[in-house]
Amino acid sequence: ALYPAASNIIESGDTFSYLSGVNPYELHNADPSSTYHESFFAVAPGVLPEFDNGYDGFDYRNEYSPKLSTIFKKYLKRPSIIPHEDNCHLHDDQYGHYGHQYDVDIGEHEMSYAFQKAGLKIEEYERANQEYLASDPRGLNFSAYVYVASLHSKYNEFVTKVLKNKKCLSRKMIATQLPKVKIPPNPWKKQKYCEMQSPVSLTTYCHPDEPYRRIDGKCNNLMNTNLGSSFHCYRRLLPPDYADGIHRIRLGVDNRPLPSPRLITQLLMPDLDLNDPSLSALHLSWGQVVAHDTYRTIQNLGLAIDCCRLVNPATKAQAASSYKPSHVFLDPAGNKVPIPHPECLPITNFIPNKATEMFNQICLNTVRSIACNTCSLGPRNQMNAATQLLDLSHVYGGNLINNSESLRTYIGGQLLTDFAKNGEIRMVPMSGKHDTDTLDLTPCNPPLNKPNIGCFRTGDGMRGNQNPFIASLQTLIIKRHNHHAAGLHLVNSHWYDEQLFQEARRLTIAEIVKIHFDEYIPLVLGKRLMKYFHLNVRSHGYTKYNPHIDPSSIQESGTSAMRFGHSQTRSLYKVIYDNHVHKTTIMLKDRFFNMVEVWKGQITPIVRGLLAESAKNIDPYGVIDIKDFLFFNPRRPSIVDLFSINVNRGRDHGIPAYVYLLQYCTGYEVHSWKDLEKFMPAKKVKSLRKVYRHYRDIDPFVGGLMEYHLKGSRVGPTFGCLIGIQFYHWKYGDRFYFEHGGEVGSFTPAQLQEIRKKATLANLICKTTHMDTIQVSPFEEISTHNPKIPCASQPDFNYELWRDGYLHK
Ligand code: HEM
Repeated sequence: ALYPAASNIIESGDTFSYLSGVNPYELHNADPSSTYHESFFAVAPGVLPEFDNGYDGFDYRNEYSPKLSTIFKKYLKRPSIIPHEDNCHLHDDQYGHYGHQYDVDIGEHEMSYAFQKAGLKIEEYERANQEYLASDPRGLNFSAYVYVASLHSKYNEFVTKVLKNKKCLSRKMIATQLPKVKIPPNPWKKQKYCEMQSPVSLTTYCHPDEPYRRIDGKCNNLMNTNLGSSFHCYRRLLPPDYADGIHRIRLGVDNRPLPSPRLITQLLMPDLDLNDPSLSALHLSWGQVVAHDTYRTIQNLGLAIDCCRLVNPATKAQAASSYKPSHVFLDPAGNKVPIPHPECLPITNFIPNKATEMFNQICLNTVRSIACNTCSLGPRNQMNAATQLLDLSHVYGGNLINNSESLRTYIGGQLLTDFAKNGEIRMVPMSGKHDTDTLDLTPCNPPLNKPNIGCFRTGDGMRGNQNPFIASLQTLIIKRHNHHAAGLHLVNSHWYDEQLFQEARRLTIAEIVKIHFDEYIPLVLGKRLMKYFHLNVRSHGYTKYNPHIDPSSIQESGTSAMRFGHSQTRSLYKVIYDNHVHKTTIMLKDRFFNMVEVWKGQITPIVRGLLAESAKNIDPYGVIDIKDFLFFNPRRPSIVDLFSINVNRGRDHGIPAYVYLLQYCTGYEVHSWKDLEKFMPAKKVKSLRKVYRHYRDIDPFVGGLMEYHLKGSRVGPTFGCLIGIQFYHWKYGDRFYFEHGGEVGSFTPAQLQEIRKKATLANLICKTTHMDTIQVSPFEEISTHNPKIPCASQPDFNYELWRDGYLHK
């Protein structure tokens, strides 16, 4: 085949197909010592696979390229067999009694019948919500806006279900055809909520000359003004795999429930703390800066549902006396487990260990994510509360409704800060209604003996307090914003607060995004994938924005590949005080929503500790702090397991099994367990076989972490591809990405060169902490190639380049 030379398209953000040009047999002779000799992307040196439109800009709800359909036909053609709910079980490529292969034909009466029936169902569903709230009022503080939106989407799910039964629609029909069916006006079709699905904003006018990003991410793409904005649906690469084609979690190939997520992680992903000595722990914590900026999935009633209270011995007697709901969950062994809310997805059927025995738990709580209202029929999608762009929305407030104002001083463009007792700058403690995070009702977790040490007001609500490391990094970013605002004010004394705020925000976002692309992600993907996806920061010149690229966060990446950081997470962290001699060690499990060090202003000691220690390997292992003690709160002790939640979340969001993502990424179709040995060690395949009944059942988070790493990379082909695609879209689909030229918000050539030269992690840390020295590449271990340098040598930004007259060319 003739491939276009890389130089023709480099940095232009053109669309390309991800499916072609792969020779999987190159992998067969790979070095089995965990790294491939030959990257599967090695089509030919310096060239890229053929272009086509099979992948980019494609909307999974409306359009399927023939290439993609070869992947999903395997899972979508399976009949849905939900006992007592389906009137008809279609097989293979049947398309239903009435429907035409390409079109579903629904009469007016049938449609109005479906809406009427769904109306009754939604009343029942809403009653279930209210009953739950009456028995456990914690969820009453949940965001009314998101709650109502989720009811709207539930209504459309009910309509879909009625039509499915009435017309015997196959899963493929539901996924590919039903979303295109025009639905009549109905009480649930409110414009306000239809906005979530619509690519074009129905309410916001976008001014093309506005040089700054909006806080909510709207107006980034001037043709499709909602692309990338917060409180919108995620984007999918492949249609979802739900058991009923609508929202129920997928079943195994044999139509039986999949193995318990915790059994999988217990047997296949043991608690091994193997370090990657070449990476610092700062690299792992920085992963949360990326993740929290771009994904924020909300769970029903803000997680304030205890799905296990009718099952776990400790809560059972108490809960059962006050509340007897009729919902059940079919656990992996086929037992009916009583659940208190229809959106529960508890984890049961695992091997008891010390931790679960200690708290007498046979069930672990997991609540399903909020559905995104789609104002159309078809399968469920989920909502992203964060702006989907790399724009520091978790710092500036785009992840919460109307939160950003409460984070600013409105003087000199500054963000609000506070002082700790030791005089250090910290974030502002939470207080009052502005600080209430109505999307995540997880409580703050002060030390038992110091109940006054609270949590902080952040652009990400409670999540900014999830652990002291992410809270510290957010603090550094806030401090940096304030430096920039002050520096800009010096050269532009006539600028008012708003201009100073927006210019400082623009510069801070550019600086952090430069660090993401130049320092953080290359250490995950490696040189070849960085080049393949055109992710390298250029040494000079501009890159080009492509309005045909959708910058949205991608389901398949957010639920599996981008969670690689969970395997990097350590158990023990050092806090190293200013004399470098005095150190303490803290356990992650004791610091969830516990801000004691941050409260005391010990941000420099925390960062110093992150720099001095290594991250854990990216591998299929995890530490008990997140596998047994996630969000451990001594006031309400219970076991939460992040690895099994990751598995469950993939199923909750309808993510197809691992082999389909592998096929999407490499073009390689797995036909047997043996085939998997091309991508992962035979020992791993053997262990997978012990837990999964079929290779087409393997969950993406599990399969992806088991893959051999690609040469020069810290991830395998599937995660490498999903991460690469995601960053590619965040870069070329973002009109305000800092290197893009010719846009109203572009930096001048001189400003851009200044950012390229001075926006480094070392500089950021030196300017925002009290460190004396730092290694040149702070994400990597100290070595002769990565020596320590004095912070005093780090240059300041030359704000003169921002003096009025230089602005926006
Ligand atoms: C202290 C370390 C960390 C903890 C305690 C933690 C905890 C969590 C939790 C509780 C969730 C929500 C899980 C769910 O309900 O589905 C989550 C989601 C996620 N995490 Fe982590 N995480 C950590 C580090 C990281 C790192 C380093 C990365 C990336 C490199 C990462 C990437 C993600 C992503 C992409 C999501 C999905 C977010 C969403 O959909 O809202 N995490 N994490």
